[in-house]
Amino acid sequence: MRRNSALDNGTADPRRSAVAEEQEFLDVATARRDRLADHLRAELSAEALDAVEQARQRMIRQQYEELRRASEGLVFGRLDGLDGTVRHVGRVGLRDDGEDDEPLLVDWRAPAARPFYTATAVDPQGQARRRHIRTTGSTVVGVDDEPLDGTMTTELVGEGALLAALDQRRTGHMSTAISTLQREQDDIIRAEATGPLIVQGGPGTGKTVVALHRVAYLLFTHRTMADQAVLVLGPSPRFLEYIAQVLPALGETAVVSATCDTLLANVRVGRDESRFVAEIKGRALWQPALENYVTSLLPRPRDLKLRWEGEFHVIPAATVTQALASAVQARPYQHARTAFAEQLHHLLAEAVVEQRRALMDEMEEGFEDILARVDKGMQNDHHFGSASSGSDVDGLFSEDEISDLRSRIAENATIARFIEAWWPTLDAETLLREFLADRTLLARFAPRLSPEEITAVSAEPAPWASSDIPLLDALADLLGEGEAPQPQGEFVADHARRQRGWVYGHIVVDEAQELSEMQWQMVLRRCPSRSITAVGDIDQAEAAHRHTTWGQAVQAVFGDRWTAAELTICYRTPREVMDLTEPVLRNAGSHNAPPRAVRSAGIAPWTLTVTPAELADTAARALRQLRQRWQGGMVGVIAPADRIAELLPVLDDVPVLTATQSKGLEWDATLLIDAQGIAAEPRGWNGLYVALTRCTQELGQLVLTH
Ligand SMILES: Nc1ncnc2c1ncn2[C@@H]1O[C@H](COP(=O)(O)OP(=O)(O)OP(=O)(O)O)[C@@H](O)[C@H]1O
Repeated sequence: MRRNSALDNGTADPRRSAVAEEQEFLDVATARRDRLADHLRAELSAEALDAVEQARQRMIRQQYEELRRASEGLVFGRLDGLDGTVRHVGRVGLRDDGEDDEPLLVDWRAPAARPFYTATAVDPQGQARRRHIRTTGSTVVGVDDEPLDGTMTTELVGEGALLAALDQRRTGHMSTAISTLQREQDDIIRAEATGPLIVQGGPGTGKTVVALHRVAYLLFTHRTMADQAVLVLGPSPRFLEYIAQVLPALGETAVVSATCDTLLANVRVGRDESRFVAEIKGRALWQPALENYVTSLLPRPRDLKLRWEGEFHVIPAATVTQALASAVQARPYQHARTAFAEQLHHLLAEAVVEQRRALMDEMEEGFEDILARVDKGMQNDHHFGSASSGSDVDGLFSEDEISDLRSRIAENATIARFIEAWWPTLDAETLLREFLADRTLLARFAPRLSPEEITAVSAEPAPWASSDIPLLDALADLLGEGEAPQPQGEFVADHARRQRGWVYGHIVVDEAQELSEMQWQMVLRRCPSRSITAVGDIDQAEAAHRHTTWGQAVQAVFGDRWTAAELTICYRTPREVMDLTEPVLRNAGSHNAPPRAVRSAGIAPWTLTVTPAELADTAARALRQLRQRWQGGMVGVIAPADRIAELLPVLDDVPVLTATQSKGLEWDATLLIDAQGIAAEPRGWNGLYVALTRCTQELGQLVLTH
């Protein structure tokens, strides 16, 4: 923090001098960043000889990467305090060379940066002015000043910078928004992460922006979260690709991104499925059904007769019952099996020792009998002295011998086969296939399913569908599959990605309205602490489940213990287009109003009416024109699922997607084909709401005459 030298300095062109002043500051900050980066790089060249040094090197590499990536927009903001102090805000925090406690540049995630996003004229938080600094590479190209004294009132923070960002051509990849985050977004980004937070927001309100910046904020604020990694769940691989650059650009690497379909490292979805079956398999009832099914597979206690070195040994049913009960205690099937096997090895060793002891006792008795007779004879013929009266055959097995016996039992293949026959190891994929195909099992363990639903589920073909993944996950968890050790030097995110049972420090779910109850279970299983942020729009829900409120969607996993937040302003879609969405939302059965659009593009949405025969040619022509108008940007086409095949060959080089596939994506212009056809699809009005709201500038529609 420094004293203010720029405010009211009386120069002829204050704006130009402000640019020059900020350029000077940017040069200083850039030089400092470069020096720090060089220093860290030099440290990285040293060889790491032990685990401690390797961990330190990983930390340094992370810091180095963060600094290296922070070239674009290194400094983007400035706060001038009422007390005359100046604080610059940037992508990373930087300290001066000296030991000064005040940072040269405040990290955007630090508490000191907060007023940059939230100070208002009503609540200036000690600030006199907020300045947005616009840069291109290492050059300052402009500043936007916002006095916080009430002379300028706008609901937006840094309106000029925000509108400039929103007006930019789309690149097909989401970018960071740290310099223009808005108040309601910042509140959510910095909210406590101690329980589930569910953020409802209409299209374009910045839910994805908030979710990703929240990850960066949490990892910065809670450093230990990086040890467990953060999971980001998105609706499709295309969406994950769209957001892929945001977190690395924010310096975060301890993040795993996936869809619900790709969460299990070794399982792939191999087919589409009907909505009817998808809805059934998404219901919460499968969790208890699978739990009860796995419990039914536990072995029943009985006398266990085992053979060891030619002798039979019986472990009585009562002992087996006890061993079973202590092995099973809240453990998954496979772990209980391992615990029981260990106990059985122990019990068998005891039985062997016991039997030997009994045998030796018998032999000893017999031996003493013989000795007594021999003694008697000797007394008669006086050949031996009386010192050798009796023998003590004690200490039959030493501790070491018993332990060796146990090891031999544990390694013995016949014993292992015996246990396997009585308590088989199970594989989740095989077991689920058998379970789902067996009507009797389904009726017994999922009694709430109707006969018609059971028939539909049991008739599904073999490859896994999307709705099978959460069932497989639940089953694998109940069985307790083996854990993969973390190889030395492997990054935590890579390890977490491979390991089914990994527990994350935080989970972010985007397009959360699409998750079925069983998919929510999958999320909870990976984050029992419930440090979860879910963002979504219940009005955009298209999945097969029947939820129309967040309460219904998460009741089965969180009950009533979750916090709600809301985003209300639409940044993406221009006013002209948002005006079309109200009736669509009503037809979707929603009682909500569409979010308020923050800007107008000045381009009226247009429609062309075409016959089905003209469709392909007209679409190709319309697309050409749009692409010409939005050169350097992106155009996307959205059409009903049954029209995609016909359109693909004539529409090159652009995404041609269904409404569902377009979720979360955006372009400068959208060519929307056959809105009625989209509305006629299952949950089609919700789909149309999604489709209409993908453009940042222009919407063109081809309406079909049927
Ligand atoms: N504060 C901001 N500064 C700059 N751009 C922003 C800001 N908030 C949102 N945006 C931009 O608005 C667009 C929409 O944001 P985002 O995709 O996060 O919205 P969303 O609520 O997830 O939308 P949808 O639900 O329709 O997919 C994006 O281009 C995003 O970069």
